[in-house]
Amino acid sequence: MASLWTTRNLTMADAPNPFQIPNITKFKIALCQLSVTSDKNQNLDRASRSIRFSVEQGAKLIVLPEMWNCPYSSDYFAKYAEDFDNRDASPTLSMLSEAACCHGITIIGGSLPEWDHGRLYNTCCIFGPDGKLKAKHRKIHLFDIDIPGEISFKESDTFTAGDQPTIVDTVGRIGIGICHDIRFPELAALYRKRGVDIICYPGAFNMSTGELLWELVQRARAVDNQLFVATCSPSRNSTGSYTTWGHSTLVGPSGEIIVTSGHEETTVIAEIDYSNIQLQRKSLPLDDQKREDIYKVIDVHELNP
Ligand SMILES: NC(=O)CCC(=O)C(=O)O
Repeated sequence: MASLWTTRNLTMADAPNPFQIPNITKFKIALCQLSVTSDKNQNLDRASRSIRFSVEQGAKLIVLPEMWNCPYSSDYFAKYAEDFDNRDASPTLSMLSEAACCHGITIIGGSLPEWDHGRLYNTCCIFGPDGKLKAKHRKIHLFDIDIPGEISFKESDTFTAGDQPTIVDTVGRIGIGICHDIRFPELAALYRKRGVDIICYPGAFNMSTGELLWELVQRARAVDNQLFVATCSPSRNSTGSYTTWGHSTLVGPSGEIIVTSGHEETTVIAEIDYSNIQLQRKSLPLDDQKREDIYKVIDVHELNP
């Protein structure tokens, strides 16, 4: 079947398409926590099987992990990268487009290394139920970390940072972030202001920060903004240079964990009910209680000119 993906970067104001599901409130989401190897074809097969399984379980929205077609390592990103504008050179996008179209579902395609005019990006592609590329999100906050004796990683050595938030309208209004993007509450607050129902963060937290922070930041983004947060990680593989934490999770609008996984390969299915967002906001109207008048950060020079 011919792929239906387009190359236009549709981020904020995508027009509704005929496949948009109107006023959907309840549906199933799947988080495909995939095992990632250095064999790209095998990674694609695994993802394809997990998507099919999710569809059989009734999922309408499917989330894949950060860097699922490629090991999470600076040595691999360029080798595994695909040029999204060249259909023949992008087997991963073709597979995602066909899967979305065949099954009539929305796929938040995790993230992949993307080549564009000599630059590499860590990019999430979102396909609608018609198989078209609705948007792509390039990771905005690159992950640079150096904890001596524990972990040292510098995404900015290989990737260029994206510079746009990404919202798509399919099964509700969805905001996208990639892994380290979750640490920045400003991005989630912006999505909240723009009416997002769920923020999906494909991610690959590590063993040093994962235990303490992975769940904490997901619940914080959800509870601060009274919306759903979904994360999807690769499963743990201790043989590579970077060991991922795993634990793909869905959090509800009051900060409650609806479902979570361990670190092994698995497909997590859960039901989302968007009416819980309104319930939560009605019983605790944080937006009305906000005091924007006193939050302005005042530069010390304004106080002491
Ligand atoms: N891939 C990433 O962005 C990892 C982010 C992470 O582990 C963190 O602590 O932040």
